[in-house]
Order: sequence, then C-alpha cells, then structure tokens
Amino acid sequence: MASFKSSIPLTSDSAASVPSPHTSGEVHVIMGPMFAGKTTALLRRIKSEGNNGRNVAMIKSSKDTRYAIDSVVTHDGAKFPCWALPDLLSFRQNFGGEAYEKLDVIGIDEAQFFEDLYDFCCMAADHDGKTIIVAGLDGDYLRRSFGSVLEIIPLADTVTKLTARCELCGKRAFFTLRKTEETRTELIAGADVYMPVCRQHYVNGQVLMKAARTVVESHKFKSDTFPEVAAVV
Ligand SMILES: Nc1ncnc2c1ncn2[C@@H]1O[C@H](COP(=O)(O)OP(=O)(O)O)[C@@H](O)[C@H]1O
Ligand SMILES: Cc1cn([C@H]2C[C@H](O)[C@@H](COP(=O)(O)O)O2)c(=O)[nH]c1=O
Repeated sequence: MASFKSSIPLTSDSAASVPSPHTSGEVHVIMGPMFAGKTTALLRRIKSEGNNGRNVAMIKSSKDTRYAIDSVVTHDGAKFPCWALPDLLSFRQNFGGEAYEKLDVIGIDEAQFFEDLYDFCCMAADHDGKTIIVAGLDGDYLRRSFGSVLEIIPLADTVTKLTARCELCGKRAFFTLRKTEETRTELIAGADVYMPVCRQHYVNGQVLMKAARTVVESHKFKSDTFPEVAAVV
C-alpha cells in the first residue's frame, strides 16, 4: 500500500512552536444594501450573546457620525454603546490588553470603512479565538466592491446577504441608489441621500442620475467658459 510521508515534521515539538488560539474563533458576515437591517441583525446577535453570559464589545467606524458618536444606531433608532475608531488594529490597545483577553464576541458595524478589516479578523478570530460579527455594505452606490467587506468572505464561517424593500415599487432591494450628483465613494448620509432599490429601479435611477450629472457639468462648463451665457441660462 502506498504510504504518505510528510516532509513537514508533525511532532509535538513543531506543534508547540506554533501559537495556538485559546478557543476556536469565528467570523460571521452580514452584508447588503443600506436599510436592509444589517445593524439591526448585528445588534440582535450581540445582545443575545451578552444575555448568554458572553463578554461582548461593539466597534464602529469613527467616520460614521450620523446618529451618535459613541453608539451604533439603526435607521429606526435602536442603540448600542460602541467604540468609534478610525481603524481596528488599535482596538486592543484602546480597550486594554487584559479586558481584550476576556472578550468573547466583537461586533463591527460600517465595516466597509475599515482598511485593516482582513488583518483584524485574522488576528482576532484565528489567533485570539474571538467570535467576530461583521456588518457592512458589500457594494457602493455604483455597485462596486466597497472597502474590504468582500475580501473577508474567504475567512468567514457564515455569510448573510440581507435585502431591503425598493422604495419605488416595494420589491426586494439589492442595491443602494445615491440621489445626489456627488461622485466621491465615501459620503456619510442616510435617507436624505440614499435609497434602497430593486435592479430595474437601480438601472433607471442610474440613467437619470447620469443625465442630471451631465446637465450640472455642462452648466459648470458654461459658467466657467461663458459666464455671460450661463447667467442667461
Ligand atoms: N428608506 C428608509 N428610510 C429610513 N428608514 C428605513 C428606510 N427603509 C427602511 N428603514 C428602516 O430601517 C430599518 C433597518 O435599519 P438598519 O438595521 O440600520 O439597516 P442597515 O444597517 O442595513 O442600513 C428597517 O427596519 C426600517 O425600519
Ligand atoms: C452606498 C454608499 C453608502 N455610503 C455610506 C452612507 C452611510 O453613511 C453608510 C452606510 O450605512 P448603513 O448603516 O448601511 O445604512 O455608508 C458611502 O459612503 N458610499 C456609498 O456609495
């Protein structure tokens, strides 16, 4: 019978040299468009873990100052206290090494804004044995991958894609439409600027927004080049 001989020593000596996690960590990803209930699902999960006697902490991006600075808040007003941080790898130091050791579960909201999401999830789940629950947008208003949320899918135990209701027809909404001409990727806002839409209304909405941007651009061009014409138009 053919036998397999590993060239990698699998002795207890080699096992001892690899740092082993305290317990087995987990990564769970909740994603989808705006208003899909991502933060609601994250809060429900974190509260339930806390009620089951596990030590929990919540982190959100300090870029999100919409409803509160030091709380995660859903669009319908449910709240949970959190650490608002510019990056994730500074969390351990901010939280305190000893307190971090005792943590079981870490929730992360607005995950699309954290550049170090992948490295943090690897460290916290693989090495430190934490359960990480991540909520964030998978795509931006142009339906391009947003931040590192999609990069952590290969690290995840579970992935949940939530949907909202299309604000124009009530069907399932998979996408977020930006209602203004602003083109930068990061634009912190709520229902004043964004709405959840189905595929058909996303496509129609993009055509409308593109036309609106062209009109605004041509008006800008006219007022820069021919100020006297633009004043009449
Ligand atoms: N267009 C909307 N404007 C404001 N609130 C909305 C809108 N659509 C849904 N909601 C509310 O937002 C809640 C979901 O909020 P939240 O969990 O913060 O969503 P997400 O984190 O996915 O953006 C829904 O249960 C609903 O009550
Ligand atoms: C689509 C899109 C969204 N944003 C911002 C807008 C909000 O501040 C957050 C998303 O919050 P939610 O909890 O998921 O409702 O992200 C952005 O900056 N750029 C975009 O393209």
